[in-house]
Amino acid sequence: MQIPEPVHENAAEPVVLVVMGVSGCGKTTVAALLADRLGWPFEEGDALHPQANIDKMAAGHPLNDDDRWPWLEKVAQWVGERLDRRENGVITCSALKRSYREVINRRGSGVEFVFLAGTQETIAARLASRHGHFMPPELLASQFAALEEPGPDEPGARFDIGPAPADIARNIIDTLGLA
Ligand SMILES: Nc1ncnc2c1ncn2[C@@H]1O[C@H](COP(=O)(O)OP(=O)(O)O)[C@@H](O)[C@H]1O
Ligand SMILES: O=C(O)[C@H](O)[C@@H](O)[C@H](O)[C@H](O)COP(=O)(O)O
Repeated sequence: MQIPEPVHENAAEPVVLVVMGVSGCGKTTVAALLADRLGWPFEEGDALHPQANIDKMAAGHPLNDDDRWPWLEKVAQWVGERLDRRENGVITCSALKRSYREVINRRGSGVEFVFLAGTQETIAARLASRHGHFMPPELLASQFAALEEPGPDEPGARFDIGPAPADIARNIIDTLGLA
């Protein structure tokens, strides 16, 4: 991915971080820390799903593109509203495919994708001990099948999910020049 120049330090231009990756990679955990540290508004992308999507995933069925488009539009709308108001923000969204990220970053500036990368084995182990979430761990393989890792031409950077969440958040802030 294209690591941005440290334009965000004292920058006048707002930025919205889209914390992305497969189910269980740590989006909610890391994004909440980022929002807290930066003092930026936070949105949980899962909360923007139509109920039918939640019900489908909870029943053990992966979403298809048609299920995802209305949800991605809502994510894009949240991002667009922040940028229109010249506010920063942090939102979680799996954003698994390039075409989905193109919808979210429709205007072509102001968005940085924070890709949380880990192996299926590591994430499966974390999901096995996560409780009270609608997403069944059995859907993880379908998430990896759908995942198109961000390319070098896409804005943002990739972060390994091995370290503790606080260390990942600090690394993101340092790498993207958000301090
Ligand atoms: N860096 C990390 N190290 C260890 N466990 C983590 C880390 N990040 C998240 N977790 C744990 O992994 C599980 C999945 O994290 P979560 O934030 O819910 O992922 P996502 O929002 O991507 O589905 C949770 O139980 C969370 O506490
Ligand atoms: O596009 C999808 O298939 C889903 O949106 C999925 O990628 C998303 O991750 C779920 O909302 C599960 O929620 P967690 O990512 O929080 O497990």
